[in-house]
Amino acid sequence: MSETGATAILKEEVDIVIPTIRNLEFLEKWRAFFQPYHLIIVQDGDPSKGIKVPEGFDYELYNRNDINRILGSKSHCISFKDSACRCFGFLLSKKKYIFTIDDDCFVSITLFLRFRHSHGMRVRFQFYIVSILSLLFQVAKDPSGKEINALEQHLKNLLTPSTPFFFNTLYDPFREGTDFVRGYPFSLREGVPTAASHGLWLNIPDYDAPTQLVKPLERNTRYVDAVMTIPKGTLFPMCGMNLAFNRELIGPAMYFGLMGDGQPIGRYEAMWAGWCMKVISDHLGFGVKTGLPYVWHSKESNPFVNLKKEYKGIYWQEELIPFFQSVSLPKECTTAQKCYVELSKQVKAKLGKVDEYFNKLADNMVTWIEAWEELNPSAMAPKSDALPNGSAK
Ligand SMILES: O=c1ccn([C@@H]2O[C@H](COP(=O)(O)OP(=O)(O)O[C@H]3O[C@@H](CO)[C@H](O)[C@H]3O)[C@@H](O)[C@H]2O)c(=O)[nH]1
Ligand SMILES: [Mn+2]
Repeated sequence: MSETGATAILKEEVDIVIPTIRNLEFLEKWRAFFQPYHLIIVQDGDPSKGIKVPEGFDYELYNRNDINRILGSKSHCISFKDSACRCFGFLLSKKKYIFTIDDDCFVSITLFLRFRHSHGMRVRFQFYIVSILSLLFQVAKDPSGKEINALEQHLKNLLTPSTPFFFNTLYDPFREGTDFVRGYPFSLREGVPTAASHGLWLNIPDYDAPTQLVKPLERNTRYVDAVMTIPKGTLFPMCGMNLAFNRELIGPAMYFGLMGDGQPIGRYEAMWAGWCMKVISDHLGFGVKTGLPYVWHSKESNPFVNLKKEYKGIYWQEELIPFFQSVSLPKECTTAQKCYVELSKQVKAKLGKVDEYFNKLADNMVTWIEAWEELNPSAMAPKSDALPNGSAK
């Protein structure tokens, strides 16, 4: 039980991974929820720069020198000068669950957003109240008086099954106060293991640079009280700023690729990982959820800088999406590692002609798995009771 009485569920089975180029005062706003948990901080950029971590947290801090020392000749697979470096923390962790969050994300404020719905106050005026409060306090209580705990919501999402094969129109049937609707096949109501929980953001939405440029003042004030499973066979643009996953089921697929310094692309790290993770989850019979929890995303990054990082991704993705939609993995691929190595072969065969970058990326996907197996020797056996599609029971 933390100081505020918040329960720290599964605290021995969770690592919180934070990529950073800043001091970590933001942790003060999360102290009530994060203090019982172990943090893995991945410091990007200049390793000689000191990073201040508030007192009282249990953490490991790794900079680029540590990455080079620990991974040796494999360290080239970890990006430099891009939030993609966070996946080094996924590699090092020995825990079952990972929650990764950016250092400009705070506890979301839903009290006034729900108030707005019930009292019809003018949206814009409401949002200014919420913005001022969020800047002042950053911690909110929902109408039931409980503080909003994003990590707890992610763990609830991961601990309850997903329903990728048939859409439930009341959304997540495993949440309190809801269920499967009439007509939902009983043969599918057991659901499947949940591999990932994708949270969302109030205030600054995760828009690409062109959208940021044409809508510079747009803020997300819409708090949708829903968690839903992304249907099997459907891809989605994963964002890494408020994300949790089951490391034993899908960790090896959570490689955030080659981004940032020395690379032709940036800010596509989580999307790349999300596409790989989703096709592998579909193949292994796992589910992926999106929706609650929200975090309050506070920093607007520079759209012109972002455009320079993103522009190749904006046209490459028109070829990447059809590739991922056509991916088929053989039934011998019974673990995330095996799926990922097979996927790297298909990336090289089919995307190498889009740009030489994808040949390099495919090679680094293999290096990532080699590093994963070197640092996680016990991770070789299949972790799921899910059988690949078409396998005999
Ligand atoms: O070179 C870098 C830059 C940043 N970081 C750390 O990564 C996260 C995100 O950084 P920031 O909030 O400044 O960037 P955004 O444009 O808001 O978000 C982008 O990052 C990804 C989401 O995680 C996605 O590409 C965009 O949404 C912070 O913790 C920075 O400290 C870094 O490690 N290295
Ligand atoms: Mn940010």
